[in-house]
Amino acid sequence: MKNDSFLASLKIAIRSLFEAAATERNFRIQLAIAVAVIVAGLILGLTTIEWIVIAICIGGVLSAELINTAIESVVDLLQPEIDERARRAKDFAAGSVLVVSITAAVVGLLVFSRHLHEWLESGI
Ligand SMILES: Nc1ncnc2c1ncn2[C@@H]1O[C@H](COP(=O)(O)OP(=O)(O)OP(=O)(O)O)[C@@H](O)[C@H]1O
Repeated sequence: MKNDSFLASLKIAIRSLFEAAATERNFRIQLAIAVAVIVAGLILGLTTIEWIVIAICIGGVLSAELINTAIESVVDLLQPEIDERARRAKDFAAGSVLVVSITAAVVGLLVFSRHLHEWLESGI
């Protein structure tokens, strides 16, 4: 089952995003948050550097969630029975999503707090 073209590989990767959105609740929640952040960024007028930082955060969270889902699938395939190593693999994968999500939340807070403050000030 080897793909010999770059386009075929790209198609599979894109299809996986739709599959994750259809089947993975956490991925859907993260996508919804990403859309909300992008809309808020457009409304508040982020600078280029702020968009770069926000894009890295969004990409990092979504990517970590996909890797977490992939690890869960591999663990379920290789070790469907209760096993300490399986638990560690799943828990550490979930932990990595948490780390990048907290980082993204802190970055988002720092980026948006200034804009929100300015926006509220200008409305008074
Ligand atoms: N084979 C196993 N052996 C031991 N513990 C397991 C095993 N499978 C799952 N667990 C424990 O149950 C937790 C939840 O596993 P599960 O596969 O249900 O992930 P999940 O809740 O669907 O994750 P997510 O919400 O990210 O999709 C794991 O983090 C782990 O602590």
